[in-house]
Amino acid sequence: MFFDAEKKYGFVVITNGSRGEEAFRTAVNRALHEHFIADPAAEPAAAAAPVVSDAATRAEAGLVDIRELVPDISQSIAYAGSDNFVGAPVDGYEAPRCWLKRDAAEALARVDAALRPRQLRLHVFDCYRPARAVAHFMRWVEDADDLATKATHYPDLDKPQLLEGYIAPVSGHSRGGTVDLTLLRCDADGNDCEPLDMGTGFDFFGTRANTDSPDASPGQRANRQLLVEAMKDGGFHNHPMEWWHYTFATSPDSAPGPLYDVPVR
Ligand SMILES: C[C@@H](N)C(=O)N[C@H](C)C(=O)O
Ligand SMILES: [Zn+2]
Repeated sequence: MFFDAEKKYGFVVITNGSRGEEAFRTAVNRALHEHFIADPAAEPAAAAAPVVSDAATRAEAGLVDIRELVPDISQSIAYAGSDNFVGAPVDGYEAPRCWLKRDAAEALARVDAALRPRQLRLHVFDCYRPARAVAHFMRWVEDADDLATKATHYPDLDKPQLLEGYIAPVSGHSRGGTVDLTLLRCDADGNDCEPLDMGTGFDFFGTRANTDSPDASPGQRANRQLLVEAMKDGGFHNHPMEWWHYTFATSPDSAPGPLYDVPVR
């Protein structure tokens, strides 16, 4: 459901909750959101209706577990547990794993390898996100009574505002080429790693999370830029509203692939 209070219109898409109808609902919400609410200039390539693949397994979707490439990558997959903005395990996350399309996974492995000699490492929060997880996010946004995580995750915004760039009704994560992550600094042996201070926690939705936020301290901005540069060298570009969100792109005009709805297990 979306409602634009200023322009005084809204719309609701009701489904029976089945996978097919939820995917349709996600696509309709995306199209309506982009047409009526989002700034079309912000995401010009997103006008076409997204396609949900009928792949039923990780292999069919061409997704690989990052731990096949980097067995000791640091990760805490937030949506597989309850410590996230929904406050509960999210649909489609049956195990805390990071799956990505092979090209993105290989690029991420190269970024992590390039950081290690500098006593830095990546720490991953989310990778491929099943379409049903995004549908869960949308139901959570629409539930105006559930404010359990507001103080921690969106103290300065109302839930509908989260759809204005902080939570996507159709997410690049569902295409398998997007990752949420931060940086760790480790000792000379690669142990005792600590997260760098980025100024907010993961999934803090508000302007302080914007990568170039003037409210971040010089040290926090420098840490964010360290991540931007490391990821850029690997072919990933940052979403300017969230310092942790990166999408892999081989070329700026490459066609986006389909969405996937294979559960992470
Ligand atoms: C929800 C947050 N972690 C995120 O990934 N936001 C972007 C905009 C998305 O949902 O794709
Ligand atoms: Zn993200």
